[in-house]
This record gives sequence, C-alpha cells and structure tokens, in this order.
Amino acid sequence: MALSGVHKDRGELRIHESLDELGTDLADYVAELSEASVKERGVFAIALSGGSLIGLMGKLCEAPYNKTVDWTKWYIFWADERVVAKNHADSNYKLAKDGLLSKVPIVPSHVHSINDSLSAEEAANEYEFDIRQLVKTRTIGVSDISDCPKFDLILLGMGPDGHVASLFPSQSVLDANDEWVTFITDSPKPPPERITFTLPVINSASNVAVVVAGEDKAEAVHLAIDDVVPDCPPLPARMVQPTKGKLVWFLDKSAASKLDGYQFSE
Ligand SMILES: O=C(O)[C@H](O)[C@@H](O)[C@H](O)[C@H](O)COP(=O)(O)O
Repeated sequence: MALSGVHKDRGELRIHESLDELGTDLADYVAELSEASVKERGVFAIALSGGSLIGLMGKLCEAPYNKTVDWTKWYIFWADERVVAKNHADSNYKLAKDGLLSKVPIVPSHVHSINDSLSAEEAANEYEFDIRQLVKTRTIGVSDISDCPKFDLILLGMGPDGHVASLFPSQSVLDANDEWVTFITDSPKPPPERITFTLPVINSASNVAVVVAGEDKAEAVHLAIDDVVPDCPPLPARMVQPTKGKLVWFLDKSAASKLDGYQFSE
C-alpha cells in the first residue's frame, strides 16, 4: 500500500500504488467483513454499485477467495440500479452477474435485484418493500438508532462530479429522509432512469467503502475528504458519513493526488 491512515472525521484512507494492489486489498477487506458478519449474524448482506467497482472486485473470483469465502451466506443488493432490462448492457445487475456473481457459488434466491418490468418509481417502491421484508426477518440487520436497514457492507463508486450510488449533486433526492429507496428520471450520467438507496440507508450501514480510481476524480476526492471551506453545497460523497458504521476509502494514487498532505513522486 502506498499510504494508509485514518482521517479525523472522514474515515480510513487506503491509497494504493496500482489498481492491482487496490484490487487485492479490496478483496481482502470484503472477505474479512464477510467472515466476521457470517460469524456474528450467520449471513452477509452486501450492496453493490455499478461502474468500475465490479472490475476492481474481480480478485474475489480467484484463489484463495473463491474457495475461502462462504458465498452461500451472501445476500446481494444494489445501492443503485439503472432502470433497464436485466440483460441490457447498462444494467448494474448484469455487470455484477457477468463480472462476479456467475463466477462464485452464490445462491440465486439470495440475489435481490430490481423488477425491471416496472417504472422507476414502482421499481424503487417494490425494492424498498423487498428490503423491508428482509429487515423483518433480520437477513438484513436494523439500525439501533432509526428503523433503517443496517447492511453489513455497502460498496460505492464515485463519479468525477462527486456522485455516489445515483445521488447526484444538487438533486432533491439528497434530502430524501422518509424513503429507503428512491428514484430519479433525470440522471446526468446516462441512462436517465435509476433507483437509489437514500443517504439515511447508506449512513446506517455497518461498513461503507468508497472505491475511487483515476486522476479525473482527484478534485472530487479532495472536496469529499479534505477540510475545505465549501463555496458550494457538499458533494454527495462528502455526505456519506456512517452514523455508527465504519467508512473506508480505497483510492489509487491518481485519485488521491490532490488530497492535502499526500504528495506522490513518480
Ligand atoms: O450505476 C452507476 O452509475 C453507479 O453506481 C455510480 O454511482 C458509479 O459507481 C459511479 O459513477 C462511479 O463509476 P465509475 O467507477 O465507472 O467511474
């Protein structure tokens, strides 16, 4: 690891020399959380996002993880999903299925994806209903300070504009407090129709990891983590602040290059 440390209020930073190293650390981290959660609760409830994250999780399909992780205890969800058919190239479900879920022995009935035959609004409502049933049976834990679900791990990517899940800057969904899952029909990143976990759900998780690589995201990483005097509303990524859970940033050197105090020489 190039550098690691704990920021006083923005969580743990793990900064890597290369994407290969980042991928190994990410696989270790997910495997350790899975083991701890299965030991404690008997299951592991994990929510994925789309984008480059899934490729960076690729090492989980390889030795030793493919044989050491208790995949049958995994319950899979999406922190956000594009409202397209499951076999569409834009589907986050398809991305995860092709890149991860089809390569390890996950129980098909444990994979909770959205109903792709519904409108964005209906799909969000139905997905929240599904999650509520699983909170009732404690397949997903529950926050002890609100009624929110407490996922064992929520994995997020971040866009160059600082969006996480499908929570984009200046959109009203950032203020959604009553819903667990909401929807947008005007995503600045295509496709336009998406469902997304709301901030209260993200911030109720036991663990949240934000995985970011590339120089085009360096400014957003700086604004999301460093103590900056804001001249604009906080980036969605900065609003990720687990109430009781643990936040970890997995960064490559390029994404971390504008962080205060982190100067890398080539
Ligand atoms: O479905 C999506 O579009 C996402 O879940 C989104 O939040 C993604 O994680 C970021 O845009 C980062 O994507 P990249 O890592 O590909 O830049």
